[in-house]
Amino acid sequence: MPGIRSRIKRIFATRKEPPRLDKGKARADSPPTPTSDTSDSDGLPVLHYSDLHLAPATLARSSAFYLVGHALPPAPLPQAKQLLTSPADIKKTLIHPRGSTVRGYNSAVSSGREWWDYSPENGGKNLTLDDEGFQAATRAYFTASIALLQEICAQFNSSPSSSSSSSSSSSTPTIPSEVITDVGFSTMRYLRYSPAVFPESSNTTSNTTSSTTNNTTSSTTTANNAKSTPSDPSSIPRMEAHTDHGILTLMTATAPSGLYIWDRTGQIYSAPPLSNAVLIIAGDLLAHFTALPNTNILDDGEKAVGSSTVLPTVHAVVMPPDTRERYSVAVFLRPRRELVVNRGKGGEVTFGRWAEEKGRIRGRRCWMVGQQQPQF
Ligand SMILES: O=C(O)CCC(=O)C(=O)O
Ligand SMILES: [Fe+2]
Repeated sequence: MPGIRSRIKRIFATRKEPPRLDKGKARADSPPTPTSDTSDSDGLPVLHYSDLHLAPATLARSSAFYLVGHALPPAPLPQAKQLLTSPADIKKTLIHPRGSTVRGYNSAVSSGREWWDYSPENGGKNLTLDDEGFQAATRAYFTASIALLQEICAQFNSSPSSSSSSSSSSSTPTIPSEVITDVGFSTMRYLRYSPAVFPESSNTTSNTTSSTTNNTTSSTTTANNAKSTPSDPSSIPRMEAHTDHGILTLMTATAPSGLYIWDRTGQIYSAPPLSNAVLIIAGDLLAHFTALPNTNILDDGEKAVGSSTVLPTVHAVVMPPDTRERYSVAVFLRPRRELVVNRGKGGEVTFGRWAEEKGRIRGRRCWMVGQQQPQF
Protein backbone atom coordinates (compact mmCIF):
# COMPACT_ATOMS: atom_id res chain seq x y z
CA MET A 1 0.00 0.00 0.00
CA PRO A 2 1.73 3.20 -1.11
CA GLY A 3 0.15 5.24 1.72
CA ILE A 4 1.71 3.11 4.43
CA ARG A 5 5.05 2.95 2.58
CA SER A 6 5.33 6.71 2.24
CA ARG A 7 4.30 7.22 5.85
CA ILE A 8 7.02 4.83 6.98
CA LYS A 9 9.58 6.65 4.80
CA ARG A 10 8.51 9.99 6.25
CA ILE A 11 8.66 8.69 9.81
CA PHE A 12 12.15 7.27 9.37
CA ALA A 13 13.67 10.29 7.67
CA THR A 14 17.28 10.69 8.85
CA ARG A 15 17.95 13.02 11.76
CA LYS A 16 21.01 14.20 13.66
CA GLU A 17 22.03 12.40 16.86
CA PRO A 18 20.09 14.22 19.59
CA PRO A 19 21.47 15.05 23.04
CA ARG A 20 21.02 12.36 25.67
CA LEU A 21 18.25 12.90 28.18
CA ASP A 22 19.46 14.43 31.39
CA LYS A 23 18.49 11.58 33.69
CA GLY A 24 16.46 12.75 36.63
CA LYS A 25 15.49 16.11 35.14
CA ALA A 26 12.89 15.30 32.50
CA ARG A 27 9.25 15.73 33.44
CA ALA A 28 5.95 14.68 31.95
CA ASP A 29 5.96 17.78 29.78
CA SER A 30 9.51 17.29 28.42
CA PRO A 31 9.78 16.58 24.71
CA PRO A 32 10.83 13.01 23.93
CA THR A 33 14.44 12.55 22.85
CA PRO A 34 15.11 9.88 20.23
CA THR A 35 18.34 7.89 20.71
CA SER A 36 19.46 7.93 17.09
CA ASP A 37 18.40 8.63 13.55
CA THR A 38 14.76 7.79 14.01
CA SER A 39 11.92 10.26 14.02
CA ASP A 40 10.61 11.79 17.18
CA SER A 41 7.90 9.83 18.94
CA ASP A 42 5.04 11.80 17.42
CA GLY A 43 4.29 13.09 20.91
CA LEU A 44 3.91 10.14 23.26
CA PRO A 45 4.24 11.49 26.83
CA VAL A 46 7.44 11.18 28.87
CA LEU A 47 6.94 10.66 32.59
CA HIS A 48 9.64 10.96 35.23
CA TYR A 49 9.77 8.25 37.89
CA SER A 50 9.03 10.85 40.56
CA ASP A 51 5.70 11.50 38.80
CA LEU A 52 4.68 7.86 38.75
CA HIS A 53 1.34 8.73 40.36
CA LEU A 54 0.39 10.25 36.99
CA ALA A 55 0.73 6.86 35.27
CA PRO A 56 -2.96 5.78 35.52
CA ALA A 57 -4.30 9.02 33.99
CA THR A 58 -1.52 9.09 31.39
CA LEU A 59 -2.25 5.53 30.24
CA ALA A 60 -6.00 6.20 30.10
CA ARG A 61 -5.39 9.23 27.92
CA SER A 62 -2.41 8.23 25.76
CA SER A 63 -2.23 4.39 25.70
CA ALA A 64 1.53 4.52 26.27
CA PHE A 65 4.24 6.58 27.93
CA TYR A 66 8.00 6.69 28.21
CA LEU A 67 9.37 6.42 31.73
CA VAL A 68 12.66 8.16 32.60
CA GLY A 69 14.49 8.52 35.91
CA HIS A 70 13.98 4.82 36.73
CA ALA A 71 16.74 2.71 38.27
CA LEU A 72 16.63 -0.24 35.87
CA PRO A 73 19.91 -1.90 34.87
CA PRO A 74 21.03 -1.50 31.22
CA ALA A 75 18.54 -3.05 28.80
CA PRO A 76 19.67 -6.58 27.90
CA LEU A 77 19.73 -5.93 24.13
CA PRO A 78 23.25 -7.46 23.84
CA GLN A 79 21.88 -10.56 25.56
CA ALA A 80 18.95 -10.65 23.10
CA LYS A 81 21.44 -10.56 20.23
CA GLN A 82 23.67 -13.16 21.87
CA LEU A 83 20.87 -15.68 22.26
CA LEU A 84 19.05 -15.07 19.00
CA THR A 85 22.19 -15.23 16.87
CA SER A 86 23.34 -18.46 18.54
CA PRO A 87 23.85 -21.37 16.14
CA ALA A 88 20.63 -23.12 15.07
CA ASP A 89 21.56 -26.30 16.96
CA ILE A 90 21.77 -24.32 20.23
CA LYS A 91 18.43 -22.55 19.58
CA LYS A 92 16.89 -25.94 18.90
CA THR A 93 17.76 -27.06 22.43
CA LEU A 94 15.85 -24.03 23.79
CA ILE A 95 12.48 -25.03 22.29
CA HIS A 96 9.92 -25.94 24.93
CA PRO A 97 9.25 -29.71 24.94
CA ARG A 98 5.48 -29.16 24.71
CA GLY A 99 5.75 -26.33 22.18
CA SER A 100 4.91 -23.41 24.50
CA THR A 101 5.05 -20.07 22.67
CA VAL A 102 5.73 -18.19 25.91
CA ARG A 103 8.64 -20.30 27.11
CA GLY A 104 12.01 -20.74 25.41
CA TYR A 105 12.74 -20.31 21.69
CA ASN A 106 10.10 -19.76 18.97
CA SER A 107 9.97 -18.32 15.47
CA ALA A 108 7.40 -16.91 13.06
CA VAL A 109 9.46 -17.30 9.91
CA SER A 110 6.85 -15.85 7.55
CA SER A 111 7.02 -12.61 9.59
CA GLY A 112 10.85 -12.58 9.69
CA ARG A 113 10.78 -12.77 13.47
CA GLU A 114 12.10 -15.04 16.20
CA TRP A 115 11.98 -14.76 19.97
CA TRP A 116 12.92 -16.33 23.26
CA ASP A 117 10.95 -16.14 26.49
CA TYR A 118 12.71 -16.14 29.83
CA SER A 119 11.00 -18.16 32.54
CA PRO A 120 11.64 -17.05 36.10
CA GLU A 121 10.91 -20.57 37.41
CA ASN A 122 13.89 -22.53 38.66
CA GLY A 123 15.93 -19.34 39.07
CA GLY A 124 15.76 -18.69 35.33
CA LYS A 125 17.73 -21.88 34.57
CA ASN A 126 15.20 -23.48 32.21
CA LEU A 127 15.69 -23.39 28.41
CA THR A 128 18.47 -20.81 28.64
CA LEU A 129 22.05 -20.34 27.46
CA ASP A 130 24.79 -22.05 29.42
CA ASP A 131 26.40 -18.71 30.28
CA GLU A 132 26.45 -17.26 33.81
CA GLY A 133 26.84 -13.66 32.62
CA PHE A 134 23.90 -14.00 30.23
CA GLN A 135 21.77 -15.56 32.94
CA ALA A 136 22.64 -12.93 35.56
CA ALA A 137 21.90 -9.96 33.26
CA THR A 138 18.66 -11.55 32.08
CA ARG A 139 17.45 -12.33 35.60
CA ALA A 140 18.42 -8.86 36.89
CA TYR A 141 16.50 -7.01 34.18
CA PHE A 142 13.43 -9.18 34.55
CA THR A 143 13.33 -8.80 38.34
CA ALA A 144 13.82 -5.02 38.32
CA SER A 145 11.31 -4.51 35.49
CA ILE A 146 8.60 -6.56 37.16
CA ALA A 147 9.10 -4.61 40.40
CA LEU A 148 8.71 -1.36 38.42
CA LEU A 149 5.55 -2.56 36.68
CA GLN A 150 4.13 -3.63 40.04
CA GLU A 151 4.87 -0.17 41.37
CA ILE A 152 2.93 1.33 38.48
CA CYS A 153 0.02 -0.99 39.30
CA ALA A 154 0.08 0.20 42.91
CA GLN A 155 -0.61 3.74 41.63
CA PHE A 156 -3.99 2.57 40.34
CA ASN A 157 -4.93 1.49 43.86
CA SER A 158 -3.84 4.69 45.54
CA SER A 159 -5.44 7.10 43.07
CA PRO A 160 -8.60 8.73 44.52
CA SER A 161 -10.78 7.62 41.60
CA SER A 162 -9.69 3.98 41.85
CA SER A 163 -12.52 1.49 41.85
CA SER A 164 -13.02 -2.15 41.09
CA SER A 165 -14.75 -3.49 38.01
CA SER A 166 -15.83 -6.82 39.36
CA SER A 167 -16.96 -5.94 42.86
CA SER A 168 -19.65 -3.76 44.26
CA SER A 169 -17.42 -2.74 47.18
CA SER A 170 -15.50 0.47 46.51
CA SER A 171 -12.82 -0.61 49.01
CA THR A 172 -11.68 -3.45 46.75
CA PRO A 173 -8.40 -2.50 45.08
CA THR A 174 -8.54 -1.77 41.35
CA ILE A 175 -5.63 -4.13 40.72
CA PRO A 176 -5.76 -7.33 42.82
CA SER A 177 -3.14 -7.10 45.54
CA GLU A 178 -1.53 -10.41 44.53
CA VAL A 179 -0.52 -8.80 41.20
CA ILE A 180 1.52 -6.29 43.16
CA THR A 181 3.17 -8.83 45.43
CA ASP A 182 3.53 -11.92 43.27
CA VAL A 183 5.37 -12.44 39.98
CA GLY A 184 2.47 -14.62 38.73
CA PHE A 185 2.92 -15.72 35.11
CA SER A 186 5.10 -12.74 34.18
CA THR A 187 7.76 -13.32 31.55
CA MET A 188 10.39 -11.47 29.55
CA ARG A 189 10.86 -11.80 25.79
CA TYR A 190 13.92 -11.19 23.62
CA LEU A 191 13.00 -10.62 19.96
CA ARG A 192 14.93 -10.45 16.71
CA TYR A 193 13.52 -9.16 13.41
CA SER A 194 15.68 -9.92 10.40
CA PRO A 195 15.35 -10.78 6.71
CA ALA A 196 17.59 -13.74 7.59
CA VAL A 197 14.70 -15.28 9.53
CA PHE A 198 12.49 -15.59 6.43
CA PRO A 199 12.61 -18.97 4.76
CA GLU A 200 15.05 -19.12 1.82
CA SER A 201 13.23 -18.42 -1.46
CA SER A 202 14.50 -21.82 -2.64
CA ASN A 203 12.34 -23.44 0.05
CA THR A 204 9.27 -21.81 -1.29
CA THR A 205 6.72 -24.53 -1.16
CA SER A 206 5.50 -25.29 2.33
CA ASN A 207 7.58 -24.04 5.21
CA THR A 208 5.71 -21.00 6.45
CA THR A 209 2.80 -22.75 8.05
CA SER A 210 3.40 -21.53 11.62
CA SER A 211 2.63 -17.97 10.56
CA THR A 212 1.06 -15.74 13.15
CA THR A 213 -0.07 -13.11 10.68
CA ASN A 214 -3.60 -11.78 10.78
CA ASN A 215 -4.12 -12.65 7.16
CA THR A 216 -4.86 -15.99 5.68
CA THR A 217 -3.64 -18.03 2.74
CA SER A 218 -2.63 -15.24 0.39
CA SER A 219 -0.21 -13.59 2.77
CA THR A 220 1.35 -16.97 3.52
CA THR A 221 1.95 -17.49 -0.20
CA THR A 222 3.56 -14.09 -0.75
CA ALA A 223 5.76 -14.59 2.29
CA ASN A 224 7.26 -17.60 0.50
CA ASN A 225 8.72 -15.26 -2.09
CA ALA A 226 10.03 -12.91 0.58
CA LYS A 227 13.66 -12.72 -0.52
CA SER A 228 13.02 -12.42 -4.24
CA THR A 229 10.56 -9.50 -3.98
CA PRO A 230 11.98 -7.01 -1.48
CA SER A 231 9.33 -4.39 -2.27
CA ASP A 232 6.57 -6.78 -1.24
CA PRO A 233 5.25 -5.60 2.19
CA SER A 234 5.04 -9.22 3.33
CA SER A 235 8.84 -9.44 3.02
CA ILE A 236 9.33 -6.84 5.78
CA PRO A 237 10.17 -8.36 9.17
CA ARG A 238 7.30 -7.43 11.43
CA MET A 239 4.90 -8.13 14.24
CA GLU A 240 1.26 -7.71 13.31
CA ALA A 241 -0.99 -5.32 15.24
CA HIS A 242 -2.10 -6.85 18.52
CA THR A 243 -2.66 -6.19 22.20
CA ASP A 244 -0.81 -8.03 24.96
CA HIS A 245 -2.65 -10.46 27.25
CA GLY A 246 -1.48 -9.24 30.59
CA ILE A 247 -1.62 -6.08 32.68
CA LEU A 248 1.37 -3.96 31.66
CA THR A 249 4.31 -4.37 29.27
CA LEU A 250 7.68 -2.62 29.49
CA MET A 251 9.53 -2.31 26.18
CA THR A 252 12.88 -1.31 24.82
CA ALA A 253 14.48 -1.83 21.40
CA THR A 254 17.39 -1.06 19.13
CA ALA A 255 17.06 1.95 16.82
CA PRO A 256 15.58 2.58 14.38
CA SER A 257 12.70 0.76 15.92
CA GLY A 258 9.63 0.54 13.71
CA LEU A 259 7.30 0.23 16.70
CA TYR A 260 3.88 1.86 16.30
CA ILE A 261 1.26 2.55 18.95
CA TRP A 262 -2.44 3.27 18.42
CA ASP A 263 -4.25 5.48 20.90
CA ARG A 264 -7.89 5.03 21.85
CA THR A 265 -9.02 7.34 19.06
CA GLY A 266 -7.15 5.30 16.45
CA GLN A 267 -4.31 7.79 15.95
CA ILE A 268 -0.97 6.10 15.22
CA TYR A 269 2.28 7.14 16.94
CA SER A 270 5.79 5.98 16.19
CA ALA A 271 7.54 4.88 19.37
CA PRO A 272 11.32 4.92 18.86
CA PRO A 273 13.65 4.09 21.75
CA LEU A 274 14.59 7.17 23.82
CA SER A 275 17.76 7.54 25.89
CA ASN A 276 17.40 6.07 29.37
CA ALA A 277 13.68 5.57 28.84
CA VAL A 278 11.46 2.51 28.73
CA LEU A 279 8.09 2.45 27.04
CA ILE A 280 5.10 1.34 29.11
CA ILE A 281 1.92 0.05 27.47
CA ALA A 282 -1.28 -1.56 28.75
CA GLY A 283 -2.46 -5.14 28.28
CA ASP A 284 -5.96 -6.59 28.02
CA LEU A 285 -6.35 -7.17 31.74
CA LEU A 286 -5.81 -3.53 32.64
CA ALA A 287 -9.02 -2.67 30.76
CA HIS A 288 -10.79 -5.29 32.81
CA PHE A 289 -9.41 -4.02 36.12
CA THR A 290 -10.11 -0.36 35.36
CA ALA A 291 -13.64 -0.79 34.00
CA LEU A 292 -16.38 1.36 35.54
CA PRO A 293 -17.67 0.24 38.96
CA ASN A 294 -20.27 -2.54 38.87
CA THR A 295 -19.65 -3.27 35.21
CA ASN A 296 -17.84 -6.05 33.54
CA ILE A 297 -15.88 -5.49 30.39
CA LEU A 298 -16.63 -8.91 28.89
CA ASP A 299 -20.39 -8.59 29.44
CA ASP A 300 -20.96 -4.85 29.20
CA GLY A 301 -18.46 -3.92 26.47
CA GLU A 302 -18.39 -0.20 25.81
CA LYS A 303 -20.73 0.52 28.74
CA ALA A 304 -17.90 -0.57 31.03
CA VAL A 305 -15.48 2.02 29.63
CA GLY A 306 -15.10 5.33 31.42
CA SER A 307 -12.57 8.13 31.05
CA SER A 308 -10.23 6.44 33.56
CA THR A 309 -10.54 3.01 31.95
CA VAL A 310 -7.24 2.03 30.35
CA LEU A 311 -7.89 0.32 27.04
CA PRO A 312 -5.32 -2.26 25.94
CA THR A 313 -2.64 -0.69 23.76
CA VAL A 314 -2.69 -1.79 20.13
CA HIS A 315 0.85 -1.97 18.77
CA ALA A 316 2.75 -3.33 15.80
CA VAL A 317 6.30 -3.49 14.49
CA VAL A 318 7.35 -2.87 10.88
CA MET A 319 11.11 -3.06 10.48
CA PRO A 320 12.26 0.23 8.91
CA PRO A 321 13.69 0.00 5.39
CA ASP A 322 17.49 -0.44 5.23
CA THR A 323 17.66 -1.73 8.81
CA ARG A 324 19.79 -4.86 8.92
CA GLU A 325 18.12 -6.28 11.99
CA ARG A 326 16.16 -5.18 15.00
CA TYR A 327 16.31 -6.45 18.58
CA SER A 328 13.82 -5.75 21.32
CA VAL A 329 13.00 -6.70 24.88
CA ALA A 330 9.45 -6.88 26.26
CA VAL A 331 8.68 -7.57 29.92
CA PHE A 332 5.10 -8.72 30.49
CA LEU A 333 3.43 -8.32 33.89
CA ARG A 334 0.83 -11.07 34.11
CA PRO A 335 -1.06 -12.61 37.03
CA ARG A 336 -0.89 -16.33 37.69
CA ARG A 337 -3.02 -18.28 35.25
CA GLU A 338 -5.48 -19.42 37.92
CA LEU A 339 -6.47 -15.88 38.95
CA VAL A 340 -10.21 -15.48 38.40
CA VAL A 341 -10.53 -12.31 36.35
CA ASN A 342 -14.21 -12.43 35.62
CA ARG A 343 -17.35 -13.65 37.39
CA GLY A 344 -19.83 -12.24 34.93
CA LYS A 345 -22.70 -13.76 32.98
CA GLY A 346 -20.41 -16.37 31.45
CA GLY A 347 -19.39 -17.61 34.92
CA GLU A 348 -15.86 -17.78 36.26
CA VAL A 349 -13.07 -17.06 33.80
CA THR A 350 -9.45 -17.44 34.80
CA PHE A 351 -6.66 -15.39 33.25
CA GLY A 352 -5.20 -18.55 31.67
CA ARG A 353 -8.47 -19.41 29.97
CA TRP A 354 -9.02 -15.86 28.82
CA ALA A 355 -5.56 -15.70 27.24
CA GLU A 356 -5.95 -19.12 25.59
CA GLU A 357 -9.30 -18.23 24.08
CA LYS A 358 -7.86 -15.06 22.60
CA GLY A 359 -4.98 -17.01 21.08
CA ARG A 360 -7.41 -19.35 19.28
CA ILE A 361 -9.28 -16.60 17.50
CA ARG A 362 -7.67 -16.15 14.10
CA GLY A 363 -7.39 -12.63 12.79
CA ARG A 364 -8.52 -11.14 16.07
CA ARG A 365 -5.36 -10.52 17.98
CA CYS A 366 -6.53 -7.10 19.09
CA TRP A 367 -8.87 -7.35 21.98
CA MET A 368 -10.83 -4.16 21.62
CA VAL A 369 -14.06 -2.93 23.03
CA GLY A 370 -16.72 -2.90 20.35
CA GLN A 371 -15.55 -6.09 18.71
CA GLN A 372 -17.42 -9.32 19.16
CA GLN A 373 -16.41 -10.95 22.41
CA PRO A 374 -15.27 -14.56 22.56
CA GLN A 375 -17.70 -17.17 23.90
CA PHE A 376 -16.29 -18.91 26.95
O1 LIG B 1 9.41 -6.10 19.32
C1 LIG B 1 8.68 -5.28 19.89
O2 LIG B 1 9.06 -4.13 20.14
C2 LIG B 1 7.26 -5.66 20.24
C3 LIG B 1 7.10 -7.05 20.77
C4 LIG B 1 5.69 -7.33 21.15
O3 LIG B 1 4.82 -6.53 20.96
C5 LIG B 1 5.31 -8.61 21.79
O4 LIG B 1 6.15 -9.53 21.85
O5 LIG B 1 4.15 -8.73 22.24
FE1 LIG C 1 3.07 -6.98 22.16
